[in-house]
Amino acid sequence: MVKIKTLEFIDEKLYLIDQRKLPEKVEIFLCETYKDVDFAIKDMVVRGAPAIGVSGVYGVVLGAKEFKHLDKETFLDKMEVVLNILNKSRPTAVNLMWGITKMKELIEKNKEKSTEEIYVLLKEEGDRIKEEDIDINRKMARYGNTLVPEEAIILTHCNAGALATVDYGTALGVIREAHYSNKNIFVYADETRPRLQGGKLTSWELLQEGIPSKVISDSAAATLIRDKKIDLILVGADRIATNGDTANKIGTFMLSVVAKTYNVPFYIVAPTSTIDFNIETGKDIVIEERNSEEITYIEGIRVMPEGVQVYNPAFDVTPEENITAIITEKGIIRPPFKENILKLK
Ligand SMILES: CSC[C@@H](O)[C@@H](O)C(=O)COP(=O)(O)O
Repeated sequence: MVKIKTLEFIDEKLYLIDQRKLPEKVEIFLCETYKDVDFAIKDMVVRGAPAIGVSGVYGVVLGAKEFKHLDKETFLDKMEVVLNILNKSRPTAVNLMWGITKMKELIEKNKEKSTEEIYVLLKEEGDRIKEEDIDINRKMARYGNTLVPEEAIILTHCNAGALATVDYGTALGVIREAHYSNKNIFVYADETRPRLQGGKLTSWELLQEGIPSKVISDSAAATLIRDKKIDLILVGADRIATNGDTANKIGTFMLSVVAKTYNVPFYIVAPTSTIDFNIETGKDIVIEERNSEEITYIEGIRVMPEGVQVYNPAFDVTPEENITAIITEKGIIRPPFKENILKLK
């Protein structure tokens, strides 16, 4: 079963698998301060919406550890800074803001208590959110598996696996569940340019567990879909608007267009913490733009001419009309999305 520990909080330290080094090396990145966590999220030591959310939460715990010896007023001021910094470490995955808001509310509710007591409460909340994430992934996997035929070829994009969560995964959680319930499945994993989360991370997870799979270049997906070689598509999400528009890794939108053209079911797998109830449509989702080196370099080697101009959005928005259903821990949400998503609030 799943052997990958994406993150662990032990002895007041956050241990992350360094996803920048995979699959060549399995190294641990140690976070002893909230600034380490801010760096780890920004630099994608840890990535994937739910994993970022839980790491951010533990970042707040580390902030409280650092400042709990201060007087209450200074502690609360410092925590405000910690919350703001972590909240901004990456902009698109709303799970981060969801987690930080939970910690902020907890501090607010308990601000009359001692700094030590607040620290303990934050730590307990962090542990609870971490455990809950595993439980949520298992629930989504079970719901999602009801949509997977006994024999199926599945296409996935980016990494929505154990590495993108605390354990098991969202889209890859459904794939695991189907595999372990003895369904005869085969997975195509888009390599996912420019950072290759599919080629490096999804393939690594699938190989470790012996789930039959092949990596394809992103541009091969359309041909497979047209040629009826794909039965369903499962992807994760970084932010879902209340009308169902969904931000996910760049390239997801393109897949959804092809899937719609050829009537292939296109499923989003995401916890309800990925729904942003404050926004109505995908137009309000902030899309992270990352540095040009992610495109112009491959493994430290420049592959494009010096001085080339680059546009590098890390996510795109799939319009709700291209989505067949959204699989959450509370059940499978189908159109009309707006009506059905609001019921989850
Ligand atoms: C469960 S993960 C869903 C998404 O977070 C995932 O598909 C994705 O887009 C991750 O992007 P990343 O930039 O690697 O953090």
